[in-house]
Amino acid sequence: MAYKGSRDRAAKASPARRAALEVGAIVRTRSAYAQDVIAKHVDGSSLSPEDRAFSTKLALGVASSSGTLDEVIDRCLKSPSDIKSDVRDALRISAYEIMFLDKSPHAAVDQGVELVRSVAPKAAGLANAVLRKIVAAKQDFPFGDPATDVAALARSYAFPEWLARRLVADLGLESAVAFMEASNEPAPVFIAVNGLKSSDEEVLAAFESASAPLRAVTFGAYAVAGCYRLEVPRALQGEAVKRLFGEGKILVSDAASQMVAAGVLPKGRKPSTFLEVGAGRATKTILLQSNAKRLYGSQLDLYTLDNHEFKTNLLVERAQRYGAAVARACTGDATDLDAVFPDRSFDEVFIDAPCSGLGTLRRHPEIRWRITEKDIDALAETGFAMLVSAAGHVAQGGSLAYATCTVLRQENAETVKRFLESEAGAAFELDEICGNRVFSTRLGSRSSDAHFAVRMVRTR
Ligand SMILES: C[S@@+](CC[C@H](N)C(=O)[O-])C[C@H]1O[C@@H](n2cnc3c(N)ncnc32)[C@H](O)[C@@H]1O
Repeated sequence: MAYKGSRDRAAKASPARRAALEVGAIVRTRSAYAQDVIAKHVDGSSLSPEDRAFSTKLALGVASSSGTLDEVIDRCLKSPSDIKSDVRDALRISAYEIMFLDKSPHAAVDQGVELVRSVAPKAAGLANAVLRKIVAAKQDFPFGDPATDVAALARSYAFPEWLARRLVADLGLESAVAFMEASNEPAPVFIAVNGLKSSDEEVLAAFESASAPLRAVTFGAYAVAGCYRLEVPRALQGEAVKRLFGEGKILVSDAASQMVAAGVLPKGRKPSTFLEVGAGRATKTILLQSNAKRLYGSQLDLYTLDNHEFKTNLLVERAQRYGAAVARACTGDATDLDAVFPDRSFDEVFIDAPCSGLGTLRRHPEIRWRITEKDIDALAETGFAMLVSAAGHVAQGGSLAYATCTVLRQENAETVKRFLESEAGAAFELDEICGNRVFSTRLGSRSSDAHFAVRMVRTR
């Protein structure tokens, strides 16, 4: 038989696959991000560098394609609902290898059988039969013509059909395909030099000495101050580079995030007070202050707000470590700013809005299978409510900035348009950001993530 999956052929599943199985199970049971679980369970493991790389590839691949893999697996099962979750986790790994990696199907089937055996010994026979059917089904994948059938197009890039339809409607077919393709590529690593604690010269020299030169990042004519692409990601493990992290001199942050943090700062005038809404764990807080120091020579009088207390606590700790001053770190609901800051306005309010995060799929591949159309409606509604609530807290002549890391129109341009057409938004006009009326980046090979941002000035 072609794919025996017997104990004599493969005594045990390989360490890389077992690690990927563990990651998949944790991601599923705890609704965790695969990247975070990999950082904890794979990066710090005793696996060889090759096994770590393969395990990471499998774990991220399965996270990004789980829905499509389940559809394929279910097509090959008599009663899909009878399959236990841990058996499905193991089948997904082999199905991913068979459907999306150019690997030998023999090895994938044998290893898949052993993986299933490791969690449910009695299911090994079933695994063998299912995986062999999957090898046969690959011939017909994506079960339709992607040129004429959106469901097949979605399957071929491992996207949910509703999302592929939405992307095609919002971006146009060509850009939607480019977006889906780029979303399945590895994410580049970008470094931000913390201008509060270091200089570009010091950081460049440290990476140079680690034989990992940094490349300055530009968006069109715009150079992003202190933003560099790391061409050799393993340099992050070097001692000199670890020291820079330990001393708060650099942080990892996507280039578009860095561009937004620079772009929301008004040129030529330092805001007297600045409120950052949706401040999370302080990444933009640090970038904002680092950019303020570069641009104005001193930090902002910065207030932050998030609705999660644990994030506010982390923000305070992290901002301190990176030397970023925070006048007051608040926890509260940004859709009701009157309750958090009664009778108080700011020279600038920046909303880093909660969004679907679809522009970051290379880093958080599982998002596409977790997010629903209802979530998109709710997120757009929250973004709009935050804008309306913030409008009353922007001083005359001050500005209101709004940013997301998604590409969907409903969360981006439509929310901003709805705000500008509302009673609260009538006092605002779009102003320039990063040389344009709207800042938006698209995914491409080695590009930044896809972000969106606008800045509006209060004219009356
Ligand atoms: C895009 S994330 C922020 C990322 C963060 N600025 C950073 O740079 O790491 C959006 C943040 O908005 C917060 N958030 C969501 N709903 C909120 C609300 N109603 N009021 C205040 N913050 C909210 C979330 O907790 C989340 O931290």
